[in-house]
Amino acid sequence: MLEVQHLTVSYRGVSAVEDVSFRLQPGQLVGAIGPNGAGKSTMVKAMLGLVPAASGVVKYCDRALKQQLDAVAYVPQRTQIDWDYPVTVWNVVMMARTRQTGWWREPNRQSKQIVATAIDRVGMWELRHRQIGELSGGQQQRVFLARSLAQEAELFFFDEPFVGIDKKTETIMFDVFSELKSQGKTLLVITHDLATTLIKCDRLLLLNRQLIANGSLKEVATTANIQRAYGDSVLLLRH
Ligand SMILES: Nc1ncnc2c1ncn2[C@@H]1O[C@H](COP(=O)(O)OP(=O)(O)OP(=O)(O)O)[C@@H](O)[C@H]1O
Repeated sequence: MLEVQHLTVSYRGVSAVEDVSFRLQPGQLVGAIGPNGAGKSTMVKAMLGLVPAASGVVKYCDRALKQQLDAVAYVPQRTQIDWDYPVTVWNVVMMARTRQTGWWREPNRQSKQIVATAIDRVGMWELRHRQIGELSGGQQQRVFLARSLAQEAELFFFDEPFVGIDKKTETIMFDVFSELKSQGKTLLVITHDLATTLIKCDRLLLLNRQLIANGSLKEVATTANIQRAYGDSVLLLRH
């Protein structure tokens, strides 16, 4: 189980994440939702130690998550990736095996097999020698999905994976999420694509700096919670 306790993160004295606590159970897909700037990305980065937390504890199986980052596959927002970097699909996915192989050694047969399976699973086998900059948004997202699979992690964090993707990618992505769930993996997906994601998530975290609600869709999507997170403007849309 992953446990976040009282996580607070500030940028130059202004808090982006305030006293957030929750638990993630294995075998569940959890959606982190909330308006732009709500602190969703910051929360995940702080959980991984990529930005410093002002306070709080993040534990996986009762040990600090930062001490066991090999257990986490993290796919950042597409805008944070340098798509001009000259690297092929195959090599991006192979990066997931660095821990097993080392930077300098030729990957072993097992790693090659795992990478091939992951690339094939996301429907990118034919394009495995392509440069990542030459792919569509959906294909790029699938490459990073494959990389997360090749890492053979226990926890999967995806930041806005549905932005700029096609229907085929969306289907593959949710199929893969289901498989990972049935293998007992823990999945946290940041999204503002409410329509598709809401129904497919087992639980939701509704954030706006603070954690406003945590539970099933029915528990989270109350008028009071939505108003607290998004303000009055979103209620107008409902009418
Ligand atoms: N590196 C940074 N330095 C200073 N402020 C930052 C930094 N990163 C994020 N912020 C600010 O922290 C707040 C939370 O941003 P964050 O990106 O975590 O929110 P988000 O919910 O992921 O939003 P979005 O969906 O727009 O990415 C915002 O006000 C943002 O401007």
